[in-house]
Amino acid sequence: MTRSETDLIFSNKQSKVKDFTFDAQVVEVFPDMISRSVPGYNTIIETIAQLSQQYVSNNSNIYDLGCSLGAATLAMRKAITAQNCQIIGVDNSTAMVERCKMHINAFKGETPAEIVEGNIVDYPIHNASMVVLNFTLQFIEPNLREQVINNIANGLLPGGALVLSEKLSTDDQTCQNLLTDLHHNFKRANGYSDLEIAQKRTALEKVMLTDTVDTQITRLKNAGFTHVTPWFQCFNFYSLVAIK
Ligand SMILES: Nc1ncnc2c1ncn2[C@@H]1O[C@H](C[S@+](CC[C@H]([NH3+])C(=O)[O-])CC(=O)[O-])[C@@H](O)[C@H]1O
Ligand SMILES: O=C(O)C(=O)Cc1ccccc1
Repeated sequence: MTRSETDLIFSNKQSKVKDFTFDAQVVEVFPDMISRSVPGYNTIIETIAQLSQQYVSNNSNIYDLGCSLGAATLAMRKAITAQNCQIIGVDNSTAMVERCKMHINAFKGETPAEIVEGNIVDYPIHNASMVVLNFTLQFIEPNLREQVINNIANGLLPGGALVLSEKLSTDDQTCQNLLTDLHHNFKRANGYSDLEIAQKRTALEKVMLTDTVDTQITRLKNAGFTHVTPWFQCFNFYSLVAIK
């Protein structure tokens, strides 16, 4: 991803912290924000590329749902060796889509990539060999998550793969506090102040409702995925792969 501004969005004390949205202000700092906030983000992007090499089949579609600035799309486009494929990146933030298109057009690649402004809750998925939900499902209203996963399972070809990365929670309050503390230490080590950490937490409270690992695995199995396994965990950040 190209250079970006430093994330200072939550650095000044706000009298009332507004709910987090993916607006133009977030777009400006997004690469810096995500790499300083999500442990293992680069490893996850690299592994998505590796999985695309393995799972993408000739004459199929690849979907990057909640593509933001297209980091996963770009990484997959470089890695895919299958022929006659198309990547479709979908995001419902106008500001993200606009900037994402600029990023995608700045790099040439064999596999065509189309970036679309759309809602992943009702986006049609067809003839897919790979689908990526990299930290997107967590922003979908919980009662719509099953529909999103079922829609993906139905649109995937047999043997196709879904990569689902999420911040997750655990019902064990002691473990939950331990993982949250470790994540906050990670953010502090990356230069965020206690005020920034606290205000962002408040901004995310109503818009990012985390599931447990068990909920995710059960939802994937119920949707018809045959093989499901977490392949990455750092603190409360996970990535799972599910094969149809
Ligand atoms: N209903 C929706 N429909 C479409 N997009 C949505 C919806 N709700 C939220 N989004 C979009 O999902 C993205 C989540 S960020 C993904 C990072 C990326 N995957 C990456 O690999 O860099 C994760 C994060 O910032 O933690 C944002 O761009 C939202 O606009
Ligand atoms: O920053 C956090 O605390 C997070 O949980 C991750 C995140 C990263 C980027 C946008 C929204 C949430």
